Amino acid sequence: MSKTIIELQHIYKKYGDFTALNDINFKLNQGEFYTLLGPSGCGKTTILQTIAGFTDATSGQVLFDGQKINDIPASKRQLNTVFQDYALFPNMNVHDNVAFGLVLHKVKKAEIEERVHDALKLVQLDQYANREIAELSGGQKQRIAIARAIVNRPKVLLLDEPLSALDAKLRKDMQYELRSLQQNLGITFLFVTHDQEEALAMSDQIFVMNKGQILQKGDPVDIYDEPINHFVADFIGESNIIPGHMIQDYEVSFLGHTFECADAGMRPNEPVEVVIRPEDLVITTPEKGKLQVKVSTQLFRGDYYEILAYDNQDNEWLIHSTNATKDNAVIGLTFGPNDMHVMRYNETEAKFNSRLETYEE
Ligand SMILES: Nc1ncnc2c1ncn2[C@@H]1O[C@H](COP(=O)(O)OP(=O)(O)OP(=O)(O)O)[C@@H](O)[C@H]1O
Repeated sequence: MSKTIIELQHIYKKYGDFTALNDINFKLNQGEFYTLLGPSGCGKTTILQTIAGFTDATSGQVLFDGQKINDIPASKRQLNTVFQDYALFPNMNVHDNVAFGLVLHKVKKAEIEERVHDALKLVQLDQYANREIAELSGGQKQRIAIARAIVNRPKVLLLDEPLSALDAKLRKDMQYELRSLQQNLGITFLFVTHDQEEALAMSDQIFVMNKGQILQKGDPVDIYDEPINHFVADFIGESNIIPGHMIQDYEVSFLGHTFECADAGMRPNEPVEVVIRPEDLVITTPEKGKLQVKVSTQLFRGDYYEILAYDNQDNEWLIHSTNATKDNAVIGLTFGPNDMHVMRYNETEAKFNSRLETYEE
């Protein structure tokens, strides 16, 4: 098991009556890529700022390498932050921006030159040392901000929506670059985004947040396939979420039919919600379908059609299909036991008990 480098224990942050962070607990291991994912205002930046030392928690402990660091100033913490707006110094060239922290720490000139060169090489901008910041593209500025952070050789890099200012294509390229940079450097990344695709693509572990709490922690496949509640299922990718009830282990009922499923451990008759991802539904004839739905509209998405349909109880169904269908057509849908994920209904509002994190190994 890798070593824990950062640990948050019972972190609360209050602004007057408003609770921005509500009992945050987690551990970050050395060398892994973690993402805080959640909607705007859920507290992601506040967590980064608490770890970085730019804001004080109202209560709770921040540990770095096993030592409490709540009272250690930001500049003395062995971590660096990459901000959304890059925060580069516009009046200094690329070299001086990257060298800034080293000069401040009075590192010897020869070492500064070597480390700046290495950092720029890592972000593939070693030819740009003498460029002015104004002469760089958005993606290049982003890389310089990363070079400036990694030149200090931090054990942990905090990244606050670092790709949000980039266009879609560049953003994708940078996702690959950041991921491989993290793997090459072997340092811990804590990355903030509200973009679920970005989180799924890049992370070893994701913390899904809402309203100042961590609702679920897991690797991207777990989070996608086994969302703990309605919020997570809805937030992570597109899903059909249908109310129903459990008959017994491995048997669930919804829309008046009983289906074999892969879930167990709930009470007979317990109200549940069933999640089926749009790409797991297969269109067939109405007679062969396990369910019948009526097509409302469809959109061509390039490599698939996104079809919107309704069942006879007016539940909305989203279906991804490589074949087009016709508006107003009645179609059949099939799906297997493993294409359904059954969630307890009363967990809809429940949160992942992040307190358990503290004791988890
Ligand atoms: N100085 C402050 N005073 C009062 N409320 C604040 C302050 N800073 C943050 N908040 C509130 O705390 C909550 C969490 O803010 P935070 O910036 O951490 O959210 P976020 O998840 O990073 O959002 P975004 O994705 O929009 O950046 C928000 O509701 C915000 O309005």
